[in-house]
Amino acid sequence: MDTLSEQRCFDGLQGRYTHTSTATGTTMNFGVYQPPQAARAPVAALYYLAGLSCNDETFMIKAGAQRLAAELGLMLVTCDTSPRGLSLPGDSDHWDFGVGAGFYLDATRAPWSAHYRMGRYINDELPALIEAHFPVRRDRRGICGHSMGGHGALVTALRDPQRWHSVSAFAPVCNPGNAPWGQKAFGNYLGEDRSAWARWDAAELMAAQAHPAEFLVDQGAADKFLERELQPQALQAAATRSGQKLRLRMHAGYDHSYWFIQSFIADHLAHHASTLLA
Ligand SMILES: N[C@@H](CCC(=O)N[C@@H](CSC=O)C(=O)NCC(=O)O)C(=O)O
Repeated sequence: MDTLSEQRCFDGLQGRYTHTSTATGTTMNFGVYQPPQAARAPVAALYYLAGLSCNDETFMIKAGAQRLAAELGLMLVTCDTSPRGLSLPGDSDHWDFGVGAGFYLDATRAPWSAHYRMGRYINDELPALIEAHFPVRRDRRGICGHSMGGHGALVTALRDPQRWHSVSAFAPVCNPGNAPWGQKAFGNYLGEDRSAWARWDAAELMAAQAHPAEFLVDQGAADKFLERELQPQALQAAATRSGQKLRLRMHAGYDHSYWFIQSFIADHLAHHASTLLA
């Protein structure tokens, strides 16, 4: 692991780092905000997954989360949205597929299957790396994300509920098997077998099995992607079916941007703190 940058922030430390990932076979950058409390004892970590066309820096720069993370004593961890630098055929032709659009799953279809293994990267490799190099508790992990990354957070927690103790999402893609972004990604990364899609689809996973924690999901009612791509009603229906505790909040006038995330990030950090710091 190498350090790209480190800066003082709210008496803690904002860092950007790089390492070679065994999951993706590429260099991956990630961000860590260490709150001041981490200088004294291990703290709980909240992982954040960004959306399409973003990278490991987007949330750290735009969400305004560090001040409250410093108050609460939460470490923040961000990662990239896909492997980079591969030049696979078609990986940079569209902003919603390939580079910047890994969908946090493990691809099974060539050529993606050799590198687009973001599922195991997020669930296994990145936490192991963080826990080996930073003062962080191994028994308290939260996960949050936005849009494609909101979906990634829901799916990661639903697939491995013992590992992820608190969960939230901003404007997540809820049922990618029934939405254009998801169909494009799943068709290319996983092939045409819909039963394989269901193992990476938040609504399908939630309908089958509830996670023990209550999920917080915020959605802007003026989000241009709401009806076509995000479909929160599918998540609500899945929660009703399995008994998943779900606090789904619609916010009049808010769009899909980081202005929306910035407006509600405090609620999300408090939501995670209520479980991770209990
Ligand atoms: N380039 C696209 C817009 C891309 C976009 O809106 N990305 C979202 C995530 S979308 C779902 O995963 C995002 O978070 N962007 C970063 C930001 O700062 O807003 C287009 O042309 O529409």
